[in-house]
Amino acid sequence: MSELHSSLQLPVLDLTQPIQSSVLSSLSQACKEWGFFYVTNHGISKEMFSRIYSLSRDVFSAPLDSKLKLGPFSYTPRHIASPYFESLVVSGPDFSSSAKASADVLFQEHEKPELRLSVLDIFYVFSLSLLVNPLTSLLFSETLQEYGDKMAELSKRLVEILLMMILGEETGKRFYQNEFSNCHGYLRLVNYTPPQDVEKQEELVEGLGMHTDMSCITIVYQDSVGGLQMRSKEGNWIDINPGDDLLVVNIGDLMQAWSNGRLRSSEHRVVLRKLVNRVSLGFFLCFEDEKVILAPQEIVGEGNCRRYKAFKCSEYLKFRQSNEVGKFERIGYTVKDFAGLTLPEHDDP
Ligand SMILES: O=C(O)CCC(=O)C(=O)O
Ligand SMILES: [Fe+2]
Repeated sequence: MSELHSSLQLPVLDLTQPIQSSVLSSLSQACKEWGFFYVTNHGISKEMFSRIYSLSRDVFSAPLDSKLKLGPFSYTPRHIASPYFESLVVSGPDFSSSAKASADVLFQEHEKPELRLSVLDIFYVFSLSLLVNPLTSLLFSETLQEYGDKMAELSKRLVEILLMMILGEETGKRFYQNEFSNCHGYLRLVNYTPPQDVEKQEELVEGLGMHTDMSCITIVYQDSVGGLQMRSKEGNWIDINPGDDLLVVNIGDLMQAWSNGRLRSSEHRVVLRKLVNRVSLGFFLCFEDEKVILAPQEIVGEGNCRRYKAFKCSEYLKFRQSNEVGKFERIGYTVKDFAGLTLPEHDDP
């Protein structure tokens, strides 16, 4: 595997512009080749991102004890995915109650009055905690609901565009209705803390190792620090740079299988090059658990080979999760290993 680093001009899908055929063709090329593109004018304000940024600081600065109380499905502590990665999952479609359940634990626990305080201090801290904590909790749950709703809407629009791109408008819409309308999404807020020792800082530090996403599509907001990289078919690491008002969209394993490999779910990772914390917020759009994923004949096309056998979505998630190493998604545990069919040699993409 080559470690060559380079940058790449990925297409930027502007949602305020009409989707012309030239746009669709560069999008189609990018999805086939890279599995990544950008979206702009997506309707999410800068103010919303800075609110999330500051709330995420509050969330992750809660004491470890409180964070661990959330349980492994919500909170992933450092040293699981990597020594520098911790994350909080907020599940949809009721993002606000999922966020509130976590925030109530995180924000209440660490501002309790200490025993050595005077009665007046206790009264002051207590009234402050009644006032401040529920407010932080409320702001967190409302912000994440608003963001989650926007992401759900945006992901729906993007899937419609992708289906239109590979199937044409009418067939694309029909498949969206029949196959994607029960999709659901969840959010993952990630805090990367770079290593403090100088020796480590001189090496290439992976904040999150190489993996593919188990989603249909993923929409990522990354702050200005950068460090997200995707792996090309040739094995080169390519920077996916942050940009003003840009969200990153990448194709996940479920969509790769459903599209018979026409949309690529590529390996990616996060490297930490700077001595500052990095925050990202991913939205993962997934099929419902019971969904049987099988590329429609319209996508496979006459005379072409089917690349994946039919599989139940939950079975694939179980396959990935039951594998300790594969959990945080090291390579060798992707949908190709799970459901890929052996193809004639010349037919491999
Ligand atoms: O932090 C990022 O920019 C991307 C994280 C990611 O790839 C993931 O959570 O699946
Ligand atoms: Fe990812």
